[in-house]
This record gives sequence, structure tokens and C-alpha cells, in this order.
Amino acid sequence: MSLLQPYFQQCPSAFTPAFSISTPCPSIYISVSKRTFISCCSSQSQTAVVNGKLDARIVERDEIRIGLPSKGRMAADTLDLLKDCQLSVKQVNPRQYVAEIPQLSNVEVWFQRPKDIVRKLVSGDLDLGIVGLDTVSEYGQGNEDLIIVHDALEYGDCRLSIAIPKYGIFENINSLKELAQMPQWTVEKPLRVATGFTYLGPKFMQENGLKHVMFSTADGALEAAPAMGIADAILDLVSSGTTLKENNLKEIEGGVVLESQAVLVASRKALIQRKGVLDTTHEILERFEAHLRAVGQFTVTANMRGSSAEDVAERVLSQPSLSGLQGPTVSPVFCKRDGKVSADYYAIVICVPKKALYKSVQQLRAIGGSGVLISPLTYIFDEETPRWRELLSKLGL
Ligand SMILES: Nc1ncnc2c1ncn2[C@@H]1O[C@H](COP(=O)(O)OP(=O)(O)OP(=O)(O)O)[C@@H](O)[C@H]1O
Ligand SMILES: O=P(O)(O)OC[C@H]1O[C@H](OP(=O)(O)OP(=O)(O)O)[C@H](O)[C@@H]1O
Ligand SMILES: [Mg+2]
Repeated sequence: MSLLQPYFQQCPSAFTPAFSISTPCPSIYISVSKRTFISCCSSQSQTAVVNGKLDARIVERDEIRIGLPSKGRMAADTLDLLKDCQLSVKQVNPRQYVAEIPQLSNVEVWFQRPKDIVRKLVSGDLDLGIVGLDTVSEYGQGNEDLIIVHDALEYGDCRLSIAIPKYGIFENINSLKELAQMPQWTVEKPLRVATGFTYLGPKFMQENGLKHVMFSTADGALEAAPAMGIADAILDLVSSGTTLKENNLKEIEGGVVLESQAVLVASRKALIQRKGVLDTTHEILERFEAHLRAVGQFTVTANMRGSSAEDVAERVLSQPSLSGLQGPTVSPVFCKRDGKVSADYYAIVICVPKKALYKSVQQLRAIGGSGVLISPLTYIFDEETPRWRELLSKLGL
């Protein structure tokens, strides 16, 4: 960390909020580790507001940078996902903000708070990042440079939702429409909403025709605001719903602004212009897809008596839960009887969704399967993934 201190002090632009014009800082080079070399020069983030719009330019550097959550509930799950994809992050100590993934050459990992990952993608100081969709939507503010490469990393599930008290004037209010139609809200006395989502909140209210609304913001424990008399409603993330329940609050129909989970996000400019970013993204995407497809499946092997491979395949395919990814693999099991080699049995291999495992075993037995073996799957690499094709088309490639 001490080695990095000069970098942080010399490069204010790395910590400037995204929505301002940042000043380029003087050229300095410091060595951080044998493999990691940070260049901080006039090429630092040159974010400018042009015609009221944020214009991110490509920053000159050779390394590819990926931002990962430094703390909070996304941090550990993100490292776990990468590890499960054989992309372990090597961090010398937990207070060091830069690390590497040995399997990905020329890639620097930077640990940042989720909102700063989004800001730095926009400013060109990061090329890739993993954060919640809520964070991308709130801090990215619809910026077209941000591209969601993988939209469902299957952790960090939550929703951004409006909640109101269960009691008092809200007792019989159960939908956004009913909330909007309450006579209490006027220009002089608007509906007061406490939220940390000051971009998405007003946008949602406007799109849903709620006219008299006033927002206040706080960083946490928003659920206390109505009971404290500070707000009438809150707009916050909900997962299990326990925090709302414990604070006598309820969600309302039509009040979900966004469903969120962890996503892989990239800067369009970096994908197109920075050498190696597209290839690295392809590799990360392939590993994520292969792993995430596999976690929901088991490999099932069984033996089955039959007159031919086709006969066995027909029996297997007659069962709805046994069709596998692309139909069953059927291989003859040879044995020698009376000096003659023959195949009376066939080994079948199929992939089965974890949820359908028991049903599949029952169906296998019903058609004469025996010696059923179940093993976990690590990866399922398909032909080219749909998300990769989608990414190329978003990039116009
Ligand atoms: N209750 C929850 N259940 C599941 N995921 C959640 C929940 N709350 C937040 N998240 C997800 O985790 C992300 C990070 O939340 P976390 O509270 O760790 O950090 P933060 O609030 O953005 O940062 P900080 O608290 O440091 O300001 C959120 O943006 C969201 O995607
Ligand atoms: O529906 P639940 O499972 O109860 O989760 C919802 C709570 O989780 C988040 O808070 P967090 O724990 O991140 O604390 P914070 O308010 O300090 O950000 C969110 O802001 C809610 O308060
Ligand atoms: Mg939080």
C-alpha cells in the first residue's frame, strides 16, 4: 500500500467523481510489483462533459484493468465465482487494492467500491468490472459506453423496490397506483421518499406519473426513515424482505424499479480500442458461461440392457427428463461369453438438471437402468455462446 501512496496522491483524477471534468496529472511511473506497472501520466482519465453528456475517452496504457468490489456483500462472492472458473485472484494482502489473475496475462485487478467501478469504467480508468446491475444502472445513468457482457452471474440477487409503512394512512394502500392517487400529495406537501438511488428514483416516479414527489438521501438504514418521520416511503434494495418486515414496512404492487444480480460490465471503447480487451472478455465470458451452465447440472451414468445402441437411445429418449443437453451418449459395454465378444449392455451418459435428479433416476430405473452413478459437472463448454454473439453485435463487429 505504501508503494501505491504516491500514485494516489499524484493522480487526483483516479478518485474524481465521474461527473466532473478531471484535471490531467503530471507523468509519474512507479513500480508496484514485478508484473504490475502502473502508468499515471497525462493519459490519465480524460473525462469531459460535452453538450451536457459524459464523454469517456480511451486512456493510454498497456494493461487491461478489471474492477472488483473491494468490500461489502459482493466482494467474497465475486472472488468465489472467479475461483470456480479457475481465475483465482492473487492478492498479496487484503489491504492492497491491486492484484492479478495469473491465468489472464496483462490483466490488473483493481479492488474498488462498486459505485467507483462504474464511475471508473465510464472515465476509462477501468475496462471491465463486476458489480450489481443496480449499481450499473444508478451510477452509469444510461451511459452508452457501458455494455453488460454477462447479465446473470447468479449472486447478489435483490430488487430495488418502493416500500411504505403498513400502518396509518398507508394501511389500505397496496399498489403504486393507489399511492399515486392519495389526495395527501400536493405541490406544497409532496410524497417524501428516502433513497440512495437518486438517479433511478426520480426517473421511475416520473415514468410512472407520480408528480408530487420529493427525494432525500442517506447512505444506509433507510428503513428507519418513515418511523423517524423523515420520509413517507423508501426506495431501497430488498432481498429476503426481513429488514422491511422488522421495520413495519411493505412493498407495493408495481413498485419494483429493477431486479438486480451481479453482472459483468465493460467499457465499449475499451472493447473496441484497447488491445487485448475483447479477447480477455471472450475468455472470461466463456469460463463464466461454462461454469454457470454446469452448476445446475449433474452427469448421470447408468448401464442398460439392450439389443443395440439405437434401441437403448430410443428408450432413454422416451422419458421426458432424460434427453440430456443434446441427447444421450450411448456406448456398448463389451463382455466375453463362451469365447465370443458381445455387447449386451450399454452405458449411457446424460446431463440432468439438479432439480430433476430424483425424477430422472426414477425414469432411468423404469426403463431398465442399473448401476446409476451421479457426479458433479465442472464446466459445460458449448459451441459459441449466445452472449458472445450478442456482444459482437452490440459492438457492430
Ligand atoms: N440485501 C441484499 N441482498 C443481496 N444483494 C444485495 C443486498 N443489498 C445489496 N445487494 C447487492 O450488493 C451490492 C453491494 O451492496 P453493499 O451493501 O455491499 O455495498 P454498497 O451499499 O454499494 O456500498 P457501501 O455500503 O459501502 O456504500 C448492491 O449494489 C447490490 O447489488
Ligand atoms: O431484504 P433484506 O435481506 O433484509 O436486505 C435488505 C437490506 O440489505 C441492504 O442493506 P445492507 O445490509 O447492505 O446495509 P446498508 O443499509 O448499510 O447498505 C439494503 O439496503 C436493505 O437495508
Ligand atoms: Mg449496502
